[in-house]
Amino acid sequence: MSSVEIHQMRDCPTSAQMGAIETSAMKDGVTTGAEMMRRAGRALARAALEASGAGPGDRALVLCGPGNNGGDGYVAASALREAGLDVQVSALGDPRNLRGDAALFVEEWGEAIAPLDPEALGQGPRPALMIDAVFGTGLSRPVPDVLPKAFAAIRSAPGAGPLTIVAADIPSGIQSDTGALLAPGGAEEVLAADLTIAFHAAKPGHFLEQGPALCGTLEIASIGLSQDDRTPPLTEPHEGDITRLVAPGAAEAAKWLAGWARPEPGGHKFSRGHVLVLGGGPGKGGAARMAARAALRTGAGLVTLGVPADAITENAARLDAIMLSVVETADDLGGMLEDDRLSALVLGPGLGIGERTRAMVRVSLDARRATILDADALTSFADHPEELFDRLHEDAILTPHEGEFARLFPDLGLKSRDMSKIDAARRAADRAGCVILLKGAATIVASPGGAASLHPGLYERDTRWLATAGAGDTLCGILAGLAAHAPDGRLHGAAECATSIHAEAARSFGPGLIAEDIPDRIPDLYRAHGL
Ligand SMILES: NC(=O)C1=CN([C@@H]2O[C@H](COP(=O)(O)OP(=O)(O)OC[C@H]3O[C@@H](n4cnc5c(N)ncnc54)[C@H](OP(=O)(O)O)[C@@H]3O)[C@@H](O)[C@H]2O)[C@@H](O)CC1
Ligand SMILES: [K+]
Repeated sequence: MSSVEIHQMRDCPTSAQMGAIETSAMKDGVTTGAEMMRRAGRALARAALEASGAGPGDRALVLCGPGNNGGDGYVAASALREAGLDVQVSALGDPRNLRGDAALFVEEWGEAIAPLDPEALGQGPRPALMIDAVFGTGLSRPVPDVLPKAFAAIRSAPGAGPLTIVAADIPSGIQSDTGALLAPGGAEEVLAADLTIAFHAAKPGHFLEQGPALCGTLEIASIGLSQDDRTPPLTEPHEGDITRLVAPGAAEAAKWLAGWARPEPGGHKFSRGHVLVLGGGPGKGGAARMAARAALRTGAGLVTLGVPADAITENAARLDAIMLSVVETADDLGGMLEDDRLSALVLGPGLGIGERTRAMVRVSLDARRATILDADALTSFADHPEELFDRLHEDAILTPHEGEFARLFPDLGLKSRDMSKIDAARRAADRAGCVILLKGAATIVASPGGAASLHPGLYERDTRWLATAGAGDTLCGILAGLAAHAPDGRLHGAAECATSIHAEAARSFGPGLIAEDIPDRIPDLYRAHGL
């Protein structure tokens, strides 16, 4: 079995869920608030020393806020002092107003605490490291102007050597549930950290919207309540409203992948499923061909491309193992679907926008196969999304990018939503009555009823090379290849697995990736996972 692992599920808690996890751990006597804060602050100090290379005699600045995030900062300040650094603390708000555990650590710090004054901070000398412990999961409104001003002043203060900024839990200004930056315009650059130490678990805001741009490197520190030390997970897989973080790294990875992709012993090609990809007219076939190739590579036993008669010659010249059929109209498609061995359908890549596509989508959905709707199949319903929603069912899945998503769900699109991308996908899944795979650097899979998972194509799983024409078409194909033999009602899991395969295939290619490369990386990936 490979040491490279493809799939892991962990909770990605909202700020309310994080509060509940902490409260329940304290109630059960697993830990105390002070113990968690001590661990958090010490982890911060350790990481900051390592990242900055600072040592005894170097200057450190700790910015502390008015809540428990500030409490972490006071612990870190004491720990840095213990390590021999010359530490200065600057606070937003009056530290005498701090209550509970944070107040305890203010007392333990016991030295001067300066107010957060940009002018004074700008006089330097610039520190070697700075800890941002102003706001964490409790940020509830835009940060006061003084905060970005103080960051800007510190950055440009006179001093030798570089400044390393380490954020406690999440960079101050990033809303931890949504990733939105709640700060005046232009604050993005000054508030960015070099390293973020998230406590207990990564939060949605580390992956969404402006979050990734401000976090720098992301590391997770245990504070004594995690699954791997003392408490069991508080949630069941796919419980409503819990977001699961699906990322490479877990030991069950190969087993999980094998469950979806490995052929049954003694099986035949039909037992591995038959995928039908519908394509458009002449000169428009590339997207559907890439989806078809990805489906075959992923593990469908047979793949057929259905195209209008005038596109047959072009496609025949390009295809061998993939079969070709004339599908001119929705009636032709209905005829093909009388063969109930056709187990998964892909409609969208290169299909064309308009009535032909709408009619094909209707026939496909009425046939109740695993049906993947993407690209043109979604955009064809932009004017009347209800017509699509009325027909969708639990064996269908929509795979929009943000633009297509906004066309179908205008009130939930990036520009108009007042909730996280995760909640927007959940809301959309409820409205549509099927699984939604909302693509992006962080891809969300959401099911009706609240189950949601987030696949982070960020940080150590960076998938930036996937932002290339046709990559989405190959994701549809991979999903079809899995869905073709997925047990009923398992499309959420198939979508998670497809997203992981797609991302890992792309990552294994790396720089210069084009969409055609993706399907052909899958065999190596499978082999590496012991399939
Ligand atoms: N036991 C635990 O819970 C542990 C928690 N831990 C740490 O605590 C963090 C969560 O702590 P938290 O809940 O106290 O929230 P935090 O982010 O410090 O901010 C809240 C304060 O800021 C204020 N405020 C908010 N927005 C504002 C604005 N725009 N402008 C001005 N003020 C604003 C807000 O005021 P209010 O909204 O109540 O008026 C309140 O005073 C978490 O991220 C982790 O680092 C760890 O130590 C492990 C143990
Ligand atoms: K912070």
